[in-house]
Amino acid sequence: MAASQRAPQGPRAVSLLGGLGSSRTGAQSMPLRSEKECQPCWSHFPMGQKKKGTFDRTSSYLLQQIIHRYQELDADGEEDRGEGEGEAESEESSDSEMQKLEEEFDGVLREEAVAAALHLLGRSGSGTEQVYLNLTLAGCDLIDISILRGYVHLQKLDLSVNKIEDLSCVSYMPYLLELNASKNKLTTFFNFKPPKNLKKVDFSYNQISEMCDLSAYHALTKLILDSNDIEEICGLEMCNNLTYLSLASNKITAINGLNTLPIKILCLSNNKIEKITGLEHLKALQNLDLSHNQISSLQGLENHDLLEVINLEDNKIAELSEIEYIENLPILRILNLLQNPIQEKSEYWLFIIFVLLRLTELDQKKIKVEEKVAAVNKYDPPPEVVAAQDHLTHVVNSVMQPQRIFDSTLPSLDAPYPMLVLAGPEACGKRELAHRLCRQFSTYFRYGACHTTRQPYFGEGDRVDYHFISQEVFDEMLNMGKFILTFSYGNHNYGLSRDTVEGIARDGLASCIHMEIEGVRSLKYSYFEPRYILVVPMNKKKYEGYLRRKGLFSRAEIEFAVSRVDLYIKINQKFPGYFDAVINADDLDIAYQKLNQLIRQYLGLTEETAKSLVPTAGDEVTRV
Ligand SMILES: Nc1ncnc2c1ncn2[C@@H]1O[C@H](COP(=O)(O)OP(=O)(O)OP(=O)(O)O)[C@@H](O)[C@H]1O
Repeated sequence: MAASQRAPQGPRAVSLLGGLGSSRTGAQSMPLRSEKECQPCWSHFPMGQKKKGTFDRTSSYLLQQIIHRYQELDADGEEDRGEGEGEAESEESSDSEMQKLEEEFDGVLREEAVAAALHLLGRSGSGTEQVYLNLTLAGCDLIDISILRGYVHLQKLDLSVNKIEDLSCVSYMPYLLELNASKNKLTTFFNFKPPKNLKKVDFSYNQISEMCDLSAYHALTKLILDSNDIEEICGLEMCNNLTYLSLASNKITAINGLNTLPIKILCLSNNKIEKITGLEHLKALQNLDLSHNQISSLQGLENHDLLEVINLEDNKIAELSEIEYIENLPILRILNLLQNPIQEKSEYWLFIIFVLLRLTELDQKKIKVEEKVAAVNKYDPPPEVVAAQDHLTHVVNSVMQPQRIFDSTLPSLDAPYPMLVLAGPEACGKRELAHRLCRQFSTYFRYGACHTTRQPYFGEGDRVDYHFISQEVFDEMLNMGKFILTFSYGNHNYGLSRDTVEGIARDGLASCIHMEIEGVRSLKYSYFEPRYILVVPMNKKKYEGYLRRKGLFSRAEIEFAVSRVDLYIKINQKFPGYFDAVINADDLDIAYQKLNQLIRQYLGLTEETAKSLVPTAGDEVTRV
């Protein structure tokens, strides 16, 4: 080991400090100073008169040389100069000294400079000595650093911004943990014997064109190779501790060679990558920068459960459907798609926010809560939003029509337009219950057939189950303010028309209608005051089986219908009284008994009277 890396022993070091500049004796015998003492001796330098430009562009190494030289000059000149005359002269002489040194400097690192740049005292690797652990020689115009072979105890070495081509001296630093050799003239890759615990290496801004086998560098955790000429990622297979890899601004065309490395941060910006491949096994990936490439698809990003940040700025992603590949990333928070054609899509902003609801930042802008609410209301509005919008539409449309007075025959003033609404998920049996009820209590109820744009199923009758109409007719009715409420389900429109309810009321009857929760919500905004009965299958498996056996619905439709069972149950639990009664629809006969009983209660009828209401063939409908 070079003597100069050893820590100074007590007062000796301090006493030798004054002689630093003049000591040109052998580097090995160069005494070391404490960390504080390693700072250049500014007190000897005429700081008030320094020329800013001159000093800022001067490398620290040269500066140190000048300081030392100045100290020499200062010492020599003190005797000769009188007071007051020295300052102008000293400025001139220091400038010319500096210029001279700049011209003279041969790029060879010498021991005095090393001594001045060593810092951080600590225990040597073997633990037996007190040594300097860190050496910073950034921006010193160095070419030849072979002298560093003697500094075996170094743990942190900063050689950035020099002109170094050869790093073989690192072979003699078995304890080195961090090496910064960025902004040099390296063309070779790791041309030294691997220090056992080398963890962080920065070789950015060099002229390296090839990566080679790094299997001896097991301890490597961070490798920065930005701004080189690398075309292929390779040689990292055995770097089992590598968590940070940056290869920005190279010539990489494909991502490979990363296998199952534990990389958390990967930067490959400014390359020539067209496809996201080779990331499948990077299960620890958290932050991915692929900006400024030529990527047109997000395929390859799925299944990265820890991915939090994706930067894809300035690529070629064009389609909104690409977002599907990242929609299931559970903790994705930050996404940058600036300068991609996808940004030009009219729905871009809200759509991305909706699909990736967990995002907190998109295109370098924080996402506001209001934007998330707007996105959900647009793409998956909750029933209350659907209902509110629906109600507003119909009120506006109806107000815009010539007003007329409804001449319905009302059963009583307290119950205008008496209505019974059976609510529940699709094909839960509510329609059948409604028909049965209207048949038995035909003197009280009539089935209120809604309008729909869907085609009739086998056995369904026009006006019996629905008024089957075209989309054009539906739209016209809507614009004419004919509907009390409308609802869109499975790409079809449904609507309850004012004339339907009015017509039934005019005959002195109550309408019995079935609908989904959105319809209920919309109706609740209106002046109608129906009784609402929730008809819901409690046994989801049985319900699902029933839907499947019906053979009318796709898998997705069945899943959707079944998923709404929970929605109904939740609303019923959360808002007691929202429905006037709840009927289990698992068994339709039992469900009907319950309904029958409820209706009798509502109408104040005994069981006997209710039975006698069941029409026999040829019976006329009894009016109330
Ligand atoms: N005007 C409306 N407002 C809200 N929902 C409606 C309206 N008309 C029909 N629906 C509901 O839309 C859903 C789809 O209707 P569809 O005719 O396909 O089902 P269905 O077989 O009649 O269902 P069910 O037998 O349970 O009544 C059903 O749950 C139905 O009750």
